[in-house]
Amino acid sequence: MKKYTIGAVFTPDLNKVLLIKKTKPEDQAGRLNMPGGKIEPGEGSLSCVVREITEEAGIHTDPNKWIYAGRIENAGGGMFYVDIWTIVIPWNIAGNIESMTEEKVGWYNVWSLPAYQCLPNIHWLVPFARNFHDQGNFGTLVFGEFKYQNQ
Ligand SMILES: Nc1nc2c([nH]c(=O)n2[C@@H]2O[C@H](COP(=O)(O)OP(=O)(O)OP(=O)(O)O)[C@@H](O)[C@H]2O)c(=O)[nH]1
Repeated sequence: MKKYTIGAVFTPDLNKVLLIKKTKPEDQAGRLNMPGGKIEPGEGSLSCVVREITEEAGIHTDPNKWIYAGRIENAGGGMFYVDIWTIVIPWNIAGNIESMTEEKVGWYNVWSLPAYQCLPNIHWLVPFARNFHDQGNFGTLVFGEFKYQNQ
């Protein structure tokens, strides 16, 4: 079973989300995804997302501020899952993002995500994750469990 995390990182106004231009795996190359990566043996899911954001965007996030939003998994079971985490970071930290690998990170307007450049499920993962922080408008927290059908 392969285990991954992705992190939906927002600015305090909830208007911008941190995305990364992937160079790998092949089916993601050239497209925008959230930062994240593989959970290492013995590592917790939260520790993984905190580490990946540091490794990919050069910023330290407070582990206590992350919210677990849900999981994407293969419907057949056993192949992989992706834990979805989300956080709002202060402006002074948001201003310090830096691409740490060949995969460039940047802030993207949540209201005009570039349609063809994003991985398809980014288009619903971003508003889904954003909703966790937008309690003024939507009130309730929702938790997700999403399954891919086997081909
Ligand atoms: N948005 C989205 N991201 C996904 C899906 N499946 C999946 O593996 N990912 C993410 O895609 C990324 C795969 O990138 P990667 O191949 O560079 O990850 P890795 O673990 O090998 O790299 P690492 O060296 O950073 O740990 C991971 O961040 C993983 O969380 C999905 O269905 N939707």
